[in-house]
Amino acid sequence: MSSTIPTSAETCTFTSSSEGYRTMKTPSLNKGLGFTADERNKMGLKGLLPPAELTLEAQVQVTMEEFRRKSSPLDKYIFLQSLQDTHSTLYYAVLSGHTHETMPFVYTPVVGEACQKFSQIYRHTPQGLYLSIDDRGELRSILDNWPQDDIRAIVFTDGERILGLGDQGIDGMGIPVGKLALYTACAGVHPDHCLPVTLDVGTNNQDKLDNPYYIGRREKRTTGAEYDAFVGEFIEAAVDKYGKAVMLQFEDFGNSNAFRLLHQWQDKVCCFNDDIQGTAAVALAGVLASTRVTGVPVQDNRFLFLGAGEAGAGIAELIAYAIHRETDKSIEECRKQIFMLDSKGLVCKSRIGGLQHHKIPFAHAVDHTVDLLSAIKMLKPTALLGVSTIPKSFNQSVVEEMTSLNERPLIFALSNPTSKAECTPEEAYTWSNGTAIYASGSPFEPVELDGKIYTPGQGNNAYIFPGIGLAAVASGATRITDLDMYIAAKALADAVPQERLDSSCVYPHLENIREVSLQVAMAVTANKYATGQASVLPQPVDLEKHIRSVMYEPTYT
Ligand SMILES: O=C([O-])CC(=O)C(=O)O
Ligand SMILES: [Mg+2]
Repeated sequence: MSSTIPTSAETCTFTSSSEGYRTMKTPSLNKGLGFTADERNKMGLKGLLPPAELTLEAQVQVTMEEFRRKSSPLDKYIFLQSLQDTHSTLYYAVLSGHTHETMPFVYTPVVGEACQKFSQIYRHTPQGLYLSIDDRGELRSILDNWPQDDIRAIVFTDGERILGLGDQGIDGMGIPVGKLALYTACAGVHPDHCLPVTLDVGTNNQDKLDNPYYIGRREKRTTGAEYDAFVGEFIEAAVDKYGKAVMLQFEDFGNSNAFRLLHQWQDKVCCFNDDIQGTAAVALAGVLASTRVTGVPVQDNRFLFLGAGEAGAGIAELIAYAIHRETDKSIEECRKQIFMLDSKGLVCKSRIGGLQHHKIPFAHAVDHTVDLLSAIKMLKPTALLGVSTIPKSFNQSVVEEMTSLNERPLIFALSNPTSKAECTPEEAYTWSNGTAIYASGSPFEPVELDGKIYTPGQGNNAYIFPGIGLAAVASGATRITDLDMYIAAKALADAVPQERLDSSCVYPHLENIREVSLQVAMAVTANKYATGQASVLPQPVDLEKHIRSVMYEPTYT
């Protein structure tokens, strides 16, 4: 009898009648209990399923009940990831139908914790491509290992600056996976067109290097020309395989690489940096929408940033661009009402010799001070924007000073994840006697103060990048420009309903994000055609109809 025991290799093979089994093991084809009796008969599924049949709606309901039963945030994250790995239609139906409730567990803040522990919770299934710098010269052929050939949107990171949590090395993969899930859930970009990528050039995070379970390359980061050549090889391989309209989103690169790579590639391929440009568009949208509450147009504001990294410089430049569009002033002139404070104090003329390139345009002729409160007293800003990753830096005196200077101060505490926010909404509303117009990068619950409900806006780039991705796919965009970001910001600001503004919130509700993304995508798509940067030709007569027709709906068809 022992001679009939199969070898381990033989146990791996499928029989000719295992088609149904393979269908159920393919996440995008699996319907679980959603397979009808007819399908079960025709597809060889009988016996592989218990007899019950559930509609997709019922599956969403039971999944949400299970999701709510999980008590730890990381368990909720793992639960949703398991669903994506096994039954992706249901996963996207859950995300699209319950965006407000599930998004924090796919994206910020919990994706931050997931990246910190990514090696321990590794999912044993391909979620995207891991490209190592040791694979140089082979990147183009490795792309062929991914099962989908029609890729239109790539989010890629080198893991060096994951949210405000610093270097996570290859464990940063959680970010491209989470961002692309939102491309689909928030804007209907088809999941088969999306590819998450992590470039593994090593890590300088000693805890990772010392962790026996770390799944990445166990070396310090490669830098300099070798690094640039590797990133360049990847971008060129992607364009070669997927065509010139493949959209590449830079995500969570370190400061120095982020600016350099963006400048190097933005005029050559269809790309943008979400942390510089996406964050800029969402922050500008909040400022534009605030005009409907304060009556103060963008050009009549004075802006002070705490933090002068990617987000700070990106937002500041886009605000200057918006003021330039609204007035006759030159960009240089517009920058004069925008100030930044970094780890060495106020960015100003006397520091110009030692400043990084992206800060120099904002080094104005003002006195140097190291302290935020004295900078506020001196500069009298109307808007305070936190992009510093220093929690609690907007303290009581800071918010009170902003309140004494302004009837409705803008307080945007944008650092991610939640633990890095410069202040909470409760603090901002309490210390400003309810006058602050507050936004954060990560989600917070509404606050009740003296019987009134205040709704903090989530000033997160999730309102922008999915719509940009949808526009890129719908038009076959060959470039993404600053003008696109300005147009996207205006579309987002216009999409904020009055009742949100009435509760001091300058962003739309997340439950409506698909419609908001559609508005953003329509505005950007129109610009792609107007500027000759569309490759889906001829231009569709009815843009809205065209865009809706490419939007993925999670259904069993
Ligand atoms: O992921 C987010 O929530 C926003 C973002 O890009 C970042 O903080 O790096
Ligand atoms: Mg980011």
